[in-house]
Amino acid sequence: MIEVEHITKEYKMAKREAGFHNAVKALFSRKQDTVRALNDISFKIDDGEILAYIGPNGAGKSTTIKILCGILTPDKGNCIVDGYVPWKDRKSYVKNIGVVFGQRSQLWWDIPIIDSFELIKDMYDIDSRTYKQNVSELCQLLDLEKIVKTPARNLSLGQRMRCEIVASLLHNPKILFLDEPSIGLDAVSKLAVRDFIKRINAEKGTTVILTTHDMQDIEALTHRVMLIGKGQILLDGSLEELKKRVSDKKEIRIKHSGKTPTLCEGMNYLEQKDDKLKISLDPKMISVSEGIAYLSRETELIDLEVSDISAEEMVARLYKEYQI
Ligand SMILES: Nc1ncnc2c1ncn2[C@@H]1O[C@H](COP(=O)(O)OP(=O)(O)OP(=O)(O)O)[C@@H](O)[C@H]1O
Repeated sequence: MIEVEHITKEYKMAKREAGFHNAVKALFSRKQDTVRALNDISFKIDDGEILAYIGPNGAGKSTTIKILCGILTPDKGNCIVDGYVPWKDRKSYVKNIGVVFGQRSQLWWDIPIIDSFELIKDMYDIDSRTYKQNVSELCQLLDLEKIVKTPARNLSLGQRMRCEIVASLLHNPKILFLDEPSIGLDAVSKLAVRDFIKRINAEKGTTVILTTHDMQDIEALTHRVMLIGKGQILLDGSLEELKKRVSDKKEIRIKHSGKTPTLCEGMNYLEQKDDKLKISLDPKMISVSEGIAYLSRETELIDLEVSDISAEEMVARLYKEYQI
């Protein structure tokens, strides 16, 4: 269980104007700029949840993750993760967590990946049996067998990310923090990583907290989405709840070979391109089945697809609504 209560975090930076002269001046000045990265945030995460923590650039996602990992100490507020205060009991606490920062590496640059894994084994005091089992299982699942003897510096970003994920799980952590895990992954690797996250969550009950700008990650993985903007939690709920909040309208895409239909009440055109039409349907005015029956009377339908609004559109509208 993760409990965060009223956390506030500010960064202080020496105030300076652009230019060399001002940079030297700033060395002798005490003036500081303050950035409030987190402003009184509170939430709870239960064991076994997969949570997507989303928000625009600079919203405060990484700062939250760093506090939850014990890397940063907040200015105010409390945080208890599995009975630990992360920044106080860091040494024992890190045995419970695995962390992947898309932008930073936990692997040693110049040595083969497998040697980095061995070092992590020693650092976390992982017994040999668990280590062997995890290395073989995780490497197979993430297709690392051919690259484990290569040094990290010679790997592509996507290959390295897959190694980072394995490295973060060797000690069987209860909680996995993934900060932008999709950065640099190709389509096949993205799918492999998503499947893998779902699998460790289902099989081992690992709690997963994920920050991402990739909406497909959210659609594929998460039970719960938390939106942060300007250092404050703005929304917290299931993807469906959030989509409904933005719009409970359905989207109907059709391909037709007849005349372009005149729409009835409850339906509107979103896009019309030759024989392909995108229609919005308001279920409060007309049911989806009535809408489809109406369209099939009006024209010759070749193809039809009904969907909710996409996660991408939902997020874009939420960012606009909250002006973040
Ligand atoms: N070390 C730092 N020193 C000063 N300001 C910082 C520092 N780290 C973050 N900030 C500021 O704190 C705010 C929150 O940053 P944070 O990295 O938590 O955002 P984020 O939501 O993770 O953004 P992104 O999606 O771009 O990674 C931003 O305004 C950022 O400029």
